[in-house]
Amino acid sequence: MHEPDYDIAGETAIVTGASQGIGKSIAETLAASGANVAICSRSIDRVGPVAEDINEAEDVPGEALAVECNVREREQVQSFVDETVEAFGDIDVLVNNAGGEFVANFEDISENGWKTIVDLNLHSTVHCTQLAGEVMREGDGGSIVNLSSVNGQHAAPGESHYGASKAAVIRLTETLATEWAGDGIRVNCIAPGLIQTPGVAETLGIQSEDMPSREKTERRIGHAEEIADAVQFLVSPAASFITGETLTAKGVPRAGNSMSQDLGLE
Ligand SMILES: CCCCCCCCCCC/C=C/C(=O)SCCNC(=O)CCNC(=O)[C@H](O)C(C)(C)COP(=O)(O)OP(=O)(O)OC[C@H]1O[C@@H](n2cnc3c(N)ncnc32)[C@H](O)[C@@H]1OP(=O)(O)O
Ligand SMILES: NC(=O)C1=CN([C@@H]2O[C@H](COP(=O)(O)OP(=O)(O)OC[C@H]3O[C@@H](n4cnc5c(N)ncnc54)[C@H](OP(=O)(O)O)[C@@H]3O)[C@@H](O)[C@H]2O)C=CC1
Repeated sequence: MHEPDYDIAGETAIVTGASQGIGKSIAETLAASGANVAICSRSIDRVGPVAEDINEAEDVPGEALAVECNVREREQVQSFVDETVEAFGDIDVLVNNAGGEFVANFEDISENGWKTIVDLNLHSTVHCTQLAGEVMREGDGGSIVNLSSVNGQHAAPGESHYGASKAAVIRLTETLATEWAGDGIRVNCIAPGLIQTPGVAETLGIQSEDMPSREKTERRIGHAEEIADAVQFLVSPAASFITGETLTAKGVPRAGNSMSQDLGLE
């Protein structure tokens, strides 16, 4: 009888932007599956405790290494990659999670504002993928997962810069899947809908103290763990024939209405 293989024990995974939110949950999930995780954020004071918690948890087999790294800075990404290889010997998985936005109409976005968001979401993914990808290509290959967004798939007001950067991440994913298939590297993407995270609370002002349970599949805000579970699947042997794809994780939309109305945001 065939059983799906979700095992990534002993592999090394880089997760960017893991001091909170979706990235933190991805790091915890992969470590719980036995992967060694190298995690970063712009502040070691913020990402360090996430690694400490993973390393101190008796039921988590994976080890964690925390590194201060601004993924917008290519030299810092190179140091992060080097430290990861030094600590764990190789890189098998890369999750390009760090990202963000502010909501503003196109005419109100300055040149620097536009560049800031494209840098954060697209160019950081390029830096990490080229530099970690070099190690993966010289090694045994591996798996890359990029965090896009439903805003990279569909238009929404106030999201021109963010939507353009996340749409580019999807096309980059598709292209790299074709270029690096021969190196044994799968490249996939996840497009989350609205997920409750500290970043969303800050950016969109949404606080959900009473989060609906995961059993509820009708319209609701998602949990960070639901994105982490999708990442775990995509990087596992169970997804060995899946590359160049974007997995949308947004629950069940209500037809013919805007997402914001569905979510009670307007
Ligand atoms: C129809 C509606 C649909 C709703 C439902 C949608 C469904 C799901 C979609 C969910 C979307 C969520 C996406 C997320 O990614 S949320 C979680 C991510 N976390 C964050 O976004 C963190 C919060 N943001 C920030 O920390 C910062 O804003 C950011 C990192 C993005 C930039 O910080 P940084 O310090 O690097 O930059 P500066 O503050 O120095 O600013 C740089 C330039 O940008 C201009 N700027 C900044 N904010 C604004 C603004 N609100 N409006 C206009 N311009 C802004 C700033 O002025 C600087 O430019 P100038 O130098 O020219 O002044
Ligand atoms: N939450 C949502 O509804 C959705 C999120 N997404 C995407 O998912 C990803 C994670 O989002 P979410 O968890 O909500 O975000 P949060 O804002 O909650 O967390 C962002 C994380 O990224 C880190 N980070 C931000 N900028 C940098 C940087 N330049 N270098 C390194 N680390 C950085 C932050 O750490 P620190 O501040 O310590 O540097 C933090 O750990 C993003 O790419 C986002 O666009 C997509 C669709 C929906």
